[in-house]
Amino acid sequence: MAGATAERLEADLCVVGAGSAGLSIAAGASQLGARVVLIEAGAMGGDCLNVGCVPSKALIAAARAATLGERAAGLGVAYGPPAIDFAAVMGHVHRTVAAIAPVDSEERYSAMGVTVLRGRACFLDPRTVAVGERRIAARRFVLATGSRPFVPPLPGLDAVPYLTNETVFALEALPRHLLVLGGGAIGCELGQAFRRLGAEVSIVEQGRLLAGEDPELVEPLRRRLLAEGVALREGARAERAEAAAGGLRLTLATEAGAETLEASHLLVAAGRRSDFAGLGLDGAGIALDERGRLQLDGRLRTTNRRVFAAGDAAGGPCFTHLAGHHAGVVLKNVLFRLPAGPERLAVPRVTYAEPELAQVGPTEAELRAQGRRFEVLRSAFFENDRAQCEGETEGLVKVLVTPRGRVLGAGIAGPQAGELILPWVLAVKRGMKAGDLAQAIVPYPTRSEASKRAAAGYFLPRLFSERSRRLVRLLRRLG
Ligand SMILES: Cc1cc2nc3c(=O)[nH]c(=O)nc-3n(C[C@H](O)[C@H](O)[C@H](O)COP(=O)(O)OP(=O)(O)OC[C@H]3O[C@@H](n4cnc5c(N)ncnc54)[C@H](O)[C@@H]3O)c2cc1C
Ligand SMILES: NC(=O)c1ccc[n+]([C@@H]2O[C@H](COP(=O)([O-])OP(=O)(O)OC[C@H]3O[C@@H](n4cnc5c(N)ncnc54)[C@H](O)[C@@H]3O)[C@@H](O)[C@H]2O)c1
Repeated sequence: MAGATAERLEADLCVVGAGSAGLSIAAGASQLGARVVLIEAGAMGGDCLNVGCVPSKALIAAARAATLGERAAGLGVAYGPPAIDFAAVMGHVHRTVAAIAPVDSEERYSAMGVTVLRGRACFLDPRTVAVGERRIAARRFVLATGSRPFVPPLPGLDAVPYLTNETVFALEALPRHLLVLGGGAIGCELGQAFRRLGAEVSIVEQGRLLAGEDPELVEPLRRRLLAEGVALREGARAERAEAAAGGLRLTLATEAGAETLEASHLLVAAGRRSDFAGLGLDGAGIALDERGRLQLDGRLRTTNRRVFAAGDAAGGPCFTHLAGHHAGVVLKNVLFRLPAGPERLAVPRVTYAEPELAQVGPTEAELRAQGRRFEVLRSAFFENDRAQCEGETEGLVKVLVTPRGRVLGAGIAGPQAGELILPWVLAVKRGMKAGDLAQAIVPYPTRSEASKRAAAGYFLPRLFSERSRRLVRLLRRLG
């Protein structure tokens, strides 16, 4: 209940969380003339800017620079072994975050006309949120509260020091041996980066590396990680942690029995969870499902129809570009009263390890599980002239089409995969056919030719069929 001294604010829209989702919604709504209150308990910019995409990609860029000498050697240009100054690397990481931070800052949003409140928000009733002594009554609310690292309940884990994405970018010295718990996107990206910067790295994964991705596309990355000296322990489930001389020890359950692994540092990258405790959701009529996720309808509305969810808090895949897309959906619903729902088919994802991995639409295994009929088209970078010129020929473009040639999904493994996925995003979204891509004139020599070649693969068996040969024979007879 509002106290007697409470300051009361009225708004059209109250956004809780100033991460990728909340910031985009607040900016869009205020530019459309809405009165917006934006509440942030931590750092403006949320995970992506402070402890996610930005610092990880800055670290990956530094780690890649450490491999340039080796690449150049294959092209006949010799450098000495890299001299890595870890403090300077982290300096680059922090400068990158600082360079982007003004875009997400309180000052910028205040200048836009958004009322930015710093503090932890909590619903008092279905139409009021409290932040300290302030009470915000708004016509609509958005929960853009993001996600946190999931720390598995391993016996002993609370007694050993461990890193997560929230602390790893504050390291001041390179770990001697980094044990990464989890072979998902974070485990692969950061595991490879720390290895390249000189740490010994072990990745422990209970299933297989990047389990949701097509194994054929993951294989080039697995080979590269092994070649770079990352110790991969797939099919190994961490079950217990304890302190050991110089660090910690994990006990792993594997098919062959229990094993132990010691390291100086542990990075927990075992998935993400949204935590809605302390938000007063009960009193606001906002229900969670049995797994603790928000119950949402097809328009991102919670069970309180005035409250929407966006970004990681919506419980789907955790991507900044999806948070940005959610922002558009929420703005359409809230400001234009359009019954918009989020895109389900054409949400791309990229793992920024090397070789990079990009996917849009369902994978081959997902289509099989759905019982769909489809054809697989492939084009290996080994057959691509640009890849040959650059001496980086690993990976492929793999496309899944209906028997009539409509593009269902596409995956790419190889350099620049994330940059190459866009035409396939459009193809999946617009229901385009392989022929639409095969007919495009693509500059030579580019890696994009591999996409065109994969698309053209749909026509090859048809073009060189007995039927076509018969037609050519017939036309020849006609003179
Ligand atoms: C290491 C790492 C690398 C990543 N790399 C990529 C990448 O390359 N590409 C990509 O697309 N995605 C990447 N992601 C995922 C991406 O960071 C998230 O999907 C994105 O940040 C989600 O944005 P959000 O706005 O939903 O949540 P967040 O960015 O988590 O923002 C939520 C905000 O809400 C605030 N908050 C929570 N509760 C309250 C409350 N009660 N009151 C007030 N404020 C509150 C939090 O303090 C936080 O600032 C990465 C994630 C990690 C961890
Ligand atoms: N490039 C990107 O877009 C990018 C980069 C990083 C993170 N992200 C987002 O953040 C999410 C979280 O990343 P993540 O890598 O932490 O999670 P994840 O869910 O992708 O992978 C976690 C892995 O940890 C394993 N695991 C869990 N408990 C274990 C145990 N006890 N023993 C062994 N293995 C165990 C799981 O099997 C799983 O494969 C990603 O899925 C993605 O949505 C995106």
